[in-house]
Amino acid sequence: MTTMLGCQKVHAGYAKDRPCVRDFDVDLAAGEVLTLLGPNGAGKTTTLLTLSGLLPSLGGTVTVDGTVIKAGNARDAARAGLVLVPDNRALFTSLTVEENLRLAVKSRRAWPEERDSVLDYFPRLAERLRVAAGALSGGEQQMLAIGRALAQHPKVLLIDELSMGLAPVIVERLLPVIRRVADDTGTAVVLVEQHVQLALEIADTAVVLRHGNIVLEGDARKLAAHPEIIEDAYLGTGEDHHLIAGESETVDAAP
Ligand SMILES: Nc1ncnc2c1ncn2[C@@H]1O[C@H](COP(=O)(O)OP(=O)(O)OP(=O)(O)O)[C@@H](O)[C@H]1O
Repeated sequence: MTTMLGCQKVHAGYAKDRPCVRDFDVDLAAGEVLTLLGPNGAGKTTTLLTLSGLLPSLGGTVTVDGTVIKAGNARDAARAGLVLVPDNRALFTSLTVEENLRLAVKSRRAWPEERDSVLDYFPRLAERLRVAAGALSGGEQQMLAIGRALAQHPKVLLIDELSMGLAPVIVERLLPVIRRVADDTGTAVVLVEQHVQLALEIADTAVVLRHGNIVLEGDARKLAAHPEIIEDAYLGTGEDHHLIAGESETVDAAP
């Protein structure tokens, strides 16, 4: 099994001596979708920013397809194939859909093919190519943000709050596309999502962060069938569990 994203003992935060995420250990195989869950302030965004080199690392190692990323170096992370779709989508709002996509494609010759491949995932964008990104609906903007990321051929795609500001019905349409991308391309995906049940339906694995610690990890389908375990993990009530992927029983978490 190829480890596409490896995180070993990653510490993340905004002050050297006060990490707000500790010992983040996660391995993702090619084509694996992991949903990173947790209550507000748990450290999900901080983790994604750190993995993508946009925040200085406070410790630990991140690898993409076996290549160690220079800590806190966004350019190195991007070169290795790690692409972040931030929660604000970071589009060029005065540029058209086509221009936004064009900027993400490195080779001029490859452009038509790359554009068509993005439009295959998001046919709606084909009707909006000449519209300014700022004039798109929230759902269309998210399609464009993800499409732009796909045009960079990520080995690892980090998506922060795909559903931010979107109606659940739009989220229900977008999430299966993420699944399809992972299956088609082998891209490993880390998906931060507030719509827990919807995310668990398309993910392979799930991790719950609380106060910066992993308090639950396991098989997404099994966790989808046990919402009470997820609830406990969010609230810190009852025992923390680690639901081990591939096993049927839950076991108490390591301290
Ligand atoms: N720029 C910042 N400077 C200092 N502390 C920050 C900064 N951004 C976030 N934090 C703190 O880091 C911790 C983790 O925040 P983070 O945004 O990563 O959580 P989250 O799980 O993504 O939350 P949410 O679901 O609300 O987006 C919180 O205590 C937060 O207050």
